[in-house]
Amino acid sequence: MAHKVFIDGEAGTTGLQIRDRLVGRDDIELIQIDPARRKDADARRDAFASADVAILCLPDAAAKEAVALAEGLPVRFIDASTAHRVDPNWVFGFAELTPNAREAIAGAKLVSNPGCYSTGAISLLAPLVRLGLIAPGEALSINAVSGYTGGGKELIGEYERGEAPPAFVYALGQKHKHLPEIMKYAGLTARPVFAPSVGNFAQGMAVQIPLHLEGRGNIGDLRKALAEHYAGQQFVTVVDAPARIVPTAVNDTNRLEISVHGDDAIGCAVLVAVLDNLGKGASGAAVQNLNIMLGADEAAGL
Ligand SMILES: NC(=O)C1=CN([C@@H]2O[C@H](COP(=O)(O)OP(=O)(O)OC[C@H]3O[C@@H](n4cnc5c(N)ncnc54)[C@H](OP(=O)(O)O)[C@@H]3O)[C@@H](O)[C@H]2O)C=CC1
Ligand SMILES: CC(=O)N[C@@H](CCC(=O)OP(=O)(O)O)C(=O)O
Repeated sequence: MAHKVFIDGEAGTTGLQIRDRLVGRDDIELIQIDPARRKDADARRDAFASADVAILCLPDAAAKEAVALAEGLPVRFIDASTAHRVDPNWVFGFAELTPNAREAIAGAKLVSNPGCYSTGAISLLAPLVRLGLIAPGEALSINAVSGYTGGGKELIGEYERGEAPPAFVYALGQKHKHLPEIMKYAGLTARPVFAPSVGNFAQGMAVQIPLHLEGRGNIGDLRKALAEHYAGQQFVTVVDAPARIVPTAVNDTNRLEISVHGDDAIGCAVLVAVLDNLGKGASGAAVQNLNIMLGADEAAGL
């Protein structure tokens, strides 16, 4: 029998992309509500009551409200918003992060989907912190560039109407919503300095972490540590360092590509992760988590 899945926020940027990845699958039946009632609490509660899994593609407040509406129902949740990512009652849905992550996701009722920048930053930091190549209290910085779909419907509208600048740097006040989850799942005790930016392209993302090599070996050691951590993973791979980092390089896939750059003699390195903010950074990861929760082929629809 097909699993019943309800995408709450189906008409939004993330919701639409999840829907595209699920339509046509014969193991999944999508539950839909009348678009005119998409914010109606009764209609949404009925949908939660019929669903095996609900995927929340909503602003944080609406995601919290959705969980409250479904109180007492057996429905399982995948939340694409930031609302529950550091909540200890929720399993962080990053399958490649630890050896037992898949088992935890498979058995969970509540799964939070990592943020897009967080996916890139955590993928680079967590294995190296665990191996002691980066100290938890180290002063780190994270630089990133995202396509404008990361800003949801509002920012997309600005770009599509030609009202937005070719690129901008933002959130330099150091309160970006991804910092708590980056710290928690990378295992950091010191808050990194984060400088994200947006460019005039729809999808794609590059996350960069500059490091001094002193005390942690050479570029090859860092690359080897990351390659060993992600050995055998289908969606997260360590690749040879390209001369140019192209944020759109893995668009429309669920892949995340890691590369390690720098120079041993100079003593400086840059760790880089490239992903599609709407792929492994959102909708692709949500579908991967759904597949794991349902016991389906992890790559189905991806
Ligand atoms: N875009 C991205 O790259 C990523 C986004 N996310 C997260 O996913 C979530 C959705 O983001 P995104 O798709 O970009 O946002 P969008 O603004 O594109 O879409 C949000 C959708 O939710 C609907 N909605 C808003 N409030 C309610 C409500 N109370 N009940 C039901 N539906 C509601 C909106 O409807 P309406 O338009 O009518 O208001 C809209 O269709 C956010 O939490 C975001 O942080 C996560 C990772 C990456
Ligand atoms: C370009 C842009 O605005 N990006 C968003 C992050 C993308 C997103 O929606 O983040 P979540 O994964 O946490 O939902 C931001 O910086 O707030």
